[in-house]
Amino acid sequence: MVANTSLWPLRLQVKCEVRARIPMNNGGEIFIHLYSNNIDNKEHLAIVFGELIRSRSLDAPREDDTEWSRMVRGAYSGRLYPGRTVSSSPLPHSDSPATPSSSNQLPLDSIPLVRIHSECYTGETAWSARCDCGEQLDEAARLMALEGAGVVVYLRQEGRGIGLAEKLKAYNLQDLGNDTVTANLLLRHPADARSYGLATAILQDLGLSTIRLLTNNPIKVAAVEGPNKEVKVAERVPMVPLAWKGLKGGVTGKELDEYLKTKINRMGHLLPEPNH
Ligand SMILES: Nc1nc2c(ncn2[C@@H]2O[C@H](COP(=O)(O)OP(=O)(O)OP(=O)(O)O)[C@@H](O)[C@H]2O)c(=O)[nH]1
Repeated sequence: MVANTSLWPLRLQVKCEVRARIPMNNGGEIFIHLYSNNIDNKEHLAIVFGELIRSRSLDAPREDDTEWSRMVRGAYSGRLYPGRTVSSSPLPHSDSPATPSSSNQLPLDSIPLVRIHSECYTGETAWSARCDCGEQLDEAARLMALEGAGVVVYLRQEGRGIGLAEKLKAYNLQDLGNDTVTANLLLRHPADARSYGLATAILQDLGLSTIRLLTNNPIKVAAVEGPNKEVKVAERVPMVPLAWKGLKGGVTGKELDEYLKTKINRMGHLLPEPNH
């Protein structure tokens, strides 16, 4: 079974292929969901905090399902432990902590935090100080861990959708004196080539019809809601760079300040500039 959303003119289908529990250093846990879809061949992800947000397409019975295949793809309730044989209603086991069953849901009055994050190899893996992507991913995760619930939808839209190779060319054009928008345009790309229909479909698959969205980007808010308000953004939560809040541990530098100022001045981002 797949989650269908009719985001005209596209008919998006997403299916959660596999899910796994990932313990973290701080004692918390996240669940990585890997999605397939009928729009591109990329592996988009949902990083889910807490056990109460579940994928409908993952849990739905599939042709040729067995107890074993359900456990291997992550469609089980409770915890896996050596020797477990059934995917649902785990029998009490001395080594397995008591956990909620798959029938549990988020309380109605809790609106989960969501971050729609676009892939950024340079910021997340190579610790680039040209952007705040790595910091934003960390900060979103920190806030969701504090609340015990939330989702980072991790879209494989590197370089605002132009891909890593083109983004690296854009960086060279930036060093030649162009801002991040002009650099894209000089390469004959749009300033922002991303779309968010898959994010909307993933949120629907996770049963999230109302969210609080971590972003400064007004286009992202409107786009993720979908043409028929398939998802409602009840609140936009700003992502202010740590350095702009006078806090330590964030990205700093001339390149970052120019990148953020261009987002404010040319892309309409809702981010108050620092007073310094
Ligand atoms: N083309 C291009 N892409 C960049 C540049 N710097 C970062 N990116 C990409 O921009 C994307 C980051 O976007 P997001 O973190 O979703 O940020 P946003 O849409 O600008 O808005 P926020 O939600 O407020 O963070 C990632 O795909 C990065 O790879 C750049 O200079 N040029």
